[in-house]
Amino acid sequence: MTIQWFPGHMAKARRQVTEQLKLVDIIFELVDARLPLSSRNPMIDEVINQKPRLVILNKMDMADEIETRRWVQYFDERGIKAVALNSFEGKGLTSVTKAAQEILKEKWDRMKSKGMKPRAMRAMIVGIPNVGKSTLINRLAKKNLAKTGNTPGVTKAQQWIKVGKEIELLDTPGILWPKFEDQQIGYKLAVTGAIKDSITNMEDLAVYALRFLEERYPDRLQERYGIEKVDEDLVVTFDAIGQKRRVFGQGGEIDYDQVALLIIRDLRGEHLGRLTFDRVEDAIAEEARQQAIKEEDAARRLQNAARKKSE
Ligand SMILES: Nc1nc2c(ncn2[C@@H]2O[C@H](COP(=O)(O)OP(=O)(O)OP(=O)(O)O)[C@@H](O)[C@H]2O)c(=O)[nH]1
Repeated sequence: MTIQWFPGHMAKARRQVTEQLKLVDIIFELVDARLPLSSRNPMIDEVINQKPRLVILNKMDMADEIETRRWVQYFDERGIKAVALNSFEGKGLTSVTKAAQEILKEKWDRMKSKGMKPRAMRAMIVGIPNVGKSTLINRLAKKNLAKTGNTPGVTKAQQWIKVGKEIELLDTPGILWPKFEDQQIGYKLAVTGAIKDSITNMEDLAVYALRFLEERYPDRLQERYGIEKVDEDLVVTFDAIGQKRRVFGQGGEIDYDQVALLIIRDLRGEHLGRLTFDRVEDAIAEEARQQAIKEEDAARRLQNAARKKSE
């Protein structure tokens, strides 16, 4: 399912997630391990509003392993626990339960010390479309869908899935919108299939993919397409790839639309290997930029206040 996000849809999605949040102790924030920042909802911190959370980097089988380890560390250093997962094959599921227990340990210990009976932790999955929410729910569910009927507070009957003895998971995930802020993020989301192909120009996307590969994984370009670099004249590059992969139209000439499609399919189908599009370095640089803006702003306000006082 791909949703066209208009302001009304965003507001509704946010309202729904906010309602569901009241029912749970912890959020499982699902992101794509290939784009751990670009696949996060831009307002996630405000939406979950201090609720304990575990970031799950899903589709780790498609992401660069070294980069995934660095991303887990990145979140960790910011006080956010993160684990990597392959929901498709069910790899890493126990790390989810373990991490959730660790996150809620203090709260549970406090409850125990007050003589309260231990109960299962209640969790829900939140994420942008196509990040693997249903796949993970199905994996965790196995045969454990618990028909518990109505839960006070919501009109729709919520079902809880038992995950071991410790966790009950809401069977419906919270769907939030992706970031649309800049073109680069748009390309990253499109190239991994998180936004509709019909709203993207495939040739542009293929060129983005080639330039990305040239910068970050040049060996893959060489291996798959026999090219060292992307030529300034893109026709030269498309011709070379078309020749190498034998993408000919009816008249025997290279079919550029098909070359573009081939590149995107290769990338999504992992014929270009495991790739990570978001870089930890870029996230750190962005944080520094935001911090500098804040500081400049604060300094300006201080100057203004001082000027007003002296007037
Ligand atoms: N390779 C790989 N594919 C995955 C993984 N998890 C999910 N997928 C695939 O990603 C696609 C989207 O998965 P869904 O579970 O439908 O995603 P969703 O977040 O529920 O999507 P929406 O219903 O659009 O919100 C499917 O083709 C899944 O098979 C994973 O860990 N690895």
